Parts: sequence; C-alpha cells; structure tokens
Amino acid sequence: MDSVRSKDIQKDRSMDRSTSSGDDKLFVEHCKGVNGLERVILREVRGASVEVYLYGGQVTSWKNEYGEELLFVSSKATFKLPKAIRGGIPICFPQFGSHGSLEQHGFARNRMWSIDDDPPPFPTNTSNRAFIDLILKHSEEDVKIWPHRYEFRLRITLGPGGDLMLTSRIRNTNTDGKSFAFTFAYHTYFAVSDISEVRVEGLETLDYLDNLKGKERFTEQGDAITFESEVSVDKIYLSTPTKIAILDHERKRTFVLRKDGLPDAVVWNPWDKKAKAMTDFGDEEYKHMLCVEAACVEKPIVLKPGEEWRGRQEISTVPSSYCSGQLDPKKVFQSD
Ligand SMILES: O=P(O)(O)OC[C@H]1O[C@H](O)[C@H](O)[C@@H](O)[C@@H]1O
Repeated sequence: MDSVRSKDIQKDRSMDRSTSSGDDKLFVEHCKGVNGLERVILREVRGASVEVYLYGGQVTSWKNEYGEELLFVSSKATFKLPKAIRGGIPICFPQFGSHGSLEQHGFARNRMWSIDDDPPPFPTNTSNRAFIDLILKHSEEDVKIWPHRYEFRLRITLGPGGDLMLTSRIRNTNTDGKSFAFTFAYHTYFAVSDISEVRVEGLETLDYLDNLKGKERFTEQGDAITFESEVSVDKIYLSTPTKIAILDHERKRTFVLRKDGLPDAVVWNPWDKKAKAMTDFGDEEYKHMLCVEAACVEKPIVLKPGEEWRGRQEISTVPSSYCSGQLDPKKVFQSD
C-alpha cells in the first residue's frame, strides 16, 4: 500500500472513532420511525437533514436548510415488511428491475439492514460529521434464492452544504471460489413541483433501452428530456455522463446528480394509468415526482471472491433561474 493511501486510512480511522463521541449525537440520532421501524436522522448545523430506515437501508427524507423536502415519498407508502417503501432512495440489488430471475429490483430494498459499527475505512472528507454506515450480508434464506455470500456496506453522508452522498461497497465473500454478477440502482425519487415543468439535462442524444417497449434500444432525439406526452416514461439511458441535472422551473430549483461507477441512468415516471394500478401510490402523485436513478444495468458487475465494487451517488441542489444553453451540469457545479 502506498503511503498516501495509508495516511488516508489513518485519517479515516480517527474520524470513524470520533463518531461515537457525545458531540456527534448532534449529527446522528437513532430513533423509531413509522410503525416502530428503526430510523437514523442525520443533521447538519445549518439545518439540513436526512432520514434513513434500516428497513431497506433506505433514505426516506432529505431536507434542505429551510426544512423543504427534496425527495418524494408516497402518502400511501406502507412502511411494512415485505413491501419496499415507496419513495426516497430504495437500493436495487442484486438485480435492477426484471433484468434477471430474482424478484423485481432484487431483495436489498426489503431486507433489514444493520448499523455497521466498525466499517473498513475509506477516504472521506473529514468535515463530514453527519453520516451513518449500514451493512447487509447474505442470510441463509437469501442464499437459497441467490446462492452467494456478500457484504454490502452503505455509507450515507449529509455534507455540511446539505448535499447527500451514498457510497456502496459490495464485496464477494464466497468461499466456494465462485464469482457473482449483479445489477444495481439508487432508485432516487426526486420531489418536483409539477412534472410538466421539469427538464432533465445530460441524457440528450444518448442510447436507451425502453422498458415499455420490450427493452428495445433507441437513441434519444432532440434537446433536454421533458414530460409532456401524457404517457409513462421508463427508460434506461446507457453510458451516461457523470453529471445529470434535473430542472424544476416552477420551484426554481435544480437537482444535480453526480455518480461514479454507475454508467447508466434510469428515468421513470408512471403517469396516471400505472399510478392508479399501484396500491402504494396516490392517483395524482405522479405529478410531483420523478425518478432519476444512477444505475448499472446493461453490463452487470462481476466480482471474483475477495473483490469489491464501489458505486457512488451525490445529489445536491442549486437555485435555478437558468435558461436553455446555460444548463450544462458542469456550469451548475462551478457556480455552486
Ligand atoms: O414498483 P417498483 O417495483 O418499485 O418499480 C418501480 C419502477 O422502477 C424502475 O424505475 C423501473 O424502471 C420501472 O420499470 C418500475 O416500474
């Protein structure tokens, strides 16, 4: 190991130790949520907050310093096993969607995760105090449906500026010498004022698989993606840039999604018919949400025993009063 990396790790160790001090209770609170489910609340000094349920290892709330909710959670979400919580950021693992033989979106989103008290260190920004480490491991029950052993570590961090970072580290711990393959997504439900006022920038001209047309491959035409065609949208954009912007004109807010290790991006809005068919989703709620999901779907990730994969998503907001042409996600960051 080189000396820079070893210094990073030492720094991480001291930071990880500091999280158990009394002072850090201000940043990380353990409490009960809906239906008595275990919940962790991350808070930052300026007032931003994040809520995480151990059920699903799922973020269910992300609020800015003014207390405004930035993620959508359905008013009909059940918060009850075995159904995944409808909204926030469900984790799709070890399968995205129906791309495989497992249940839709795999099982990580409806398993009970644990707090990882002693995570292996990895380089992080030492000014981040509000974070939690979760872990999901294979259970004997799950081995029957997916015959592999793994450790899935998830660090959820609320940065001092209110940005939300999720880092997944998945390790193959098989002892039978077998590799495994998986697909993955951070299935983020963004809260928007009105879906017809929203544009997504960064995916134009890319190829996508259309889930509504038998996963056939098409190329996106025209400018930024908008949602006015009164039909559901369910597309997997391939080999996407690392930054995607979601502009909410009415609310004058732009979400910026940055990702690493996740080449694809899924865009989903059920629109009215599918909304009505979902029991845990209000009939009109499709107007106020948009899923843009950092994902790895087209080419599954393959891990040999002992190998680890990392996939990271960072979301932040900036006020938007931009007009077309200024919407390059890179520019949004520079002005931050
Ligand atoms: O209803 P769920 O299993 O949570 O899936 C909700 C949606 O997730 C993704 O965005 C998929 O691309 C869609 O095909 C699916 O309908």
